[in-house]
Amino acid sequence: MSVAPELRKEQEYLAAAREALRRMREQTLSLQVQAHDPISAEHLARTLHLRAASLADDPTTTLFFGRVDTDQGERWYIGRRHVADTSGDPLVIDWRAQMSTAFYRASRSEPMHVTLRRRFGLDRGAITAYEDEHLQDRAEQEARSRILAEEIERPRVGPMRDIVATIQPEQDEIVRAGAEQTICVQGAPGTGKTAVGLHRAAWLLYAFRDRLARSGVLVIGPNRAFLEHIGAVLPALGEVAVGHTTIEELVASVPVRGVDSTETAVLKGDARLAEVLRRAVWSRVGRASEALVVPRGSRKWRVPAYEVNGIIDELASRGVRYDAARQMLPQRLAHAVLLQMERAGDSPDDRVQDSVARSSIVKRYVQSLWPALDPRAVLFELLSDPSALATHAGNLLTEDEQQVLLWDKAPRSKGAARWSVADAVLLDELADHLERTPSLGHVVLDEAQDLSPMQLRAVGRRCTTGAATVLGDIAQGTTPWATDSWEESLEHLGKPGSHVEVLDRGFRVPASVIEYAAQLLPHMAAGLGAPVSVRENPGRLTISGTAPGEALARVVDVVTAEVAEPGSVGVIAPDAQVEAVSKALSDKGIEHGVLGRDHGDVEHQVDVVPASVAKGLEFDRVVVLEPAAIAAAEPDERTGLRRLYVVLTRAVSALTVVHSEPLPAALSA
Ligand SMILES: Nc1ncnc2c1ncn2[C@@H]1O[C@H](COP(=O)(O)OP(=O)(O)OP(=O)(O)O)[C@@H](O)[C@H]1O
Repeated sequence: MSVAPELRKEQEYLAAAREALRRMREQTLSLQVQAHDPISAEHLARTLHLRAASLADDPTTTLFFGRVDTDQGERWYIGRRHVADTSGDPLVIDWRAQMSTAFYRASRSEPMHVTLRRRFGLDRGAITAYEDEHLQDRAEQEARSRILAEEIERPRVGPMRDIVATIQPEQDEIVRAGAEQTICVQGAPGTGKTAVGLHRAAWLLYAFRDRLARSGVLVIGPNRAFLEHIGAVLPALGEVAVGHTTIEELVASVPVRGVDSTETAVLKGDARLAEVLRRAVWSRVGRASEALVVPRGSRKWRVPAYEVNGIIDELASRGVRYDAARQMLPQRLAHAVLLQMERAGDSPDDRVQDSVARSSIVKRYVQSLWPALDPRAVLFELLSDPSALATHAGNLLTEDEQQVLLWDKAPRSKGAARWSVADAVLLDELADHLERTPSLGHVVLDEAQDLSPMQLRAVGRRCTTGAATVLGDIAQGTTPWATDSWEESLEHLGKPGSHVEVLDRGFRVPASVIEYAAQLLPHMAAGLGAPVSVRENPGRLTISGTAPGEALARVVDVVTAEVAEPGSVGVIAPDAQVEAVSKALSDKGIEHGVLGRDHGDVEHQVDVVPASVAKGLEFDRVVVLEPAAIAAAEPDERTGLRRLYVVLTRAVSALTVVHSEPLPAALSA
């Protein structure tokens, strides 16, 4: 088959870039390790090995996916990594480099000197097509990108992919926002929030490598199934050192064995608890009523109580943590003793101060005034002792609220307590009073609408010296404490007044499906708009009613037909019916995974997904079983409809709703 000359030229350029990359790798491999000592030699060898590994060519992707020509006569190829020729001139520019910005952001209204933007159509590492935009040609019509549509519709197998080739201008602005800037992104389902957050992490690590590689970047998501879904994106972008965790794992200092009622959990997540805990910790600092008396030789040295209290007040008001101040107290008291000795004409040195500070008399005195604390002991007392709780919560929580917090039946000891998820967050807050939680360089917080104020504080203290990227959708909030205001959430996170950006172009969900799901919005998140699908393909929506008792058989029929096509299939069912669905599929010999139960080490084309686990996931084709039961499983109507909205917006190409029960009123219109 003959290839158009222009396409052939690009293919040749790709071949030359591949060759250059091979040379760069060979050069690295041929470097001799020369070092003065074995430790440096080992370090150097490891660095070279890592560098050679990073220069390996991946035959399944191309080295570049785009090109820009500028009105200054430059031409840049944009790719996943930097490639240079033998004289060091760039053949391919890293997508994260400053020069690549124009590729993503240039527009007809603001061409940024770009005359031509070329996107490449790629197939297994080869260039098969290209698409041109002449941004300074007024006569040229703006067209929808076929390459973007094909990229989104390319069948999914396995975990989420990166989007470096097709990041959109509004997304790029967020990806490359300054490192110090905390940004909150409100976006309807499928507007690319997760994708943007992950690419932002990769960009930050590139642009501020030294600082962030040391301090660390962390991605926080709603559950393990979600983390497995997104876990391959950053490694594919060359970033293997970014941690991925859930909020529960983040604060897991104790095993969680208890369950709170909804009312209790909501109250434990309330920001007022922060003040209750602060008081509970700092009230442990006592007042001296007796002088400190330190015998040394034949003399006794006295530090009067008022002076001790002066030292305590000063330490308590310095803004240092409880434990740090506690550790300073013996030295401060010993210093007061030292001053007395000097006043009496002695000339003691530092060693005397040290030995006074370490003496058992001073230790005991300090322990009585500023005792060592265990967060579990503090919380145990608050949750089991009404009078202790009243002392600290008196003017903050009503008596009824205090009753809600107290254990119905207090455990015998802190060791016997069955801590709940919400308790673990409180223990984390307490631990931070004792010892400062180390701050990371950047935190990407996904599905942030579901976090309680106390959970947001837990995340916030992990980025006090860094910034955060906060991603979410208020309409998808399904916890009883979900937020209705990003401004409030950002305050709890410790980043008040941060910028809130709205993404409203939908990449995942095709028009027919989003219109169907959006019928729910006025009933559960009035004021929030549905995304506008960027896709020309309207997708396929099928509502399939069955006689009672036949829904499962219908699901099996639909899945049987769906697996014949390439791409992933998700069967989202009410949690209570997951086992039945799994069994029905197995009975028909349809291989599948069950999310939330299996670990993602085996890839399945079909996954059965409990409705409570579906958040953040996506599948080429989705089958939703019994929407009414999915909604009814939640504690209230609003949460039920929100859960349903999440579930109905997971499909990239087709959604089939199977129901024998009547549909919720909002959907049957
Ligand atoms: N610029 C883009 N180019 C190609 N694909 C994109 C782009 N932006 C987003 N996508 C794709 O759209 C899908 C939805 O993106 P993502 O999961 O990030 O959305 P989200 O806003 O986090 O959705 P949700 O609120 O449902 O969790 C993903 O498959 C993602 O790769």
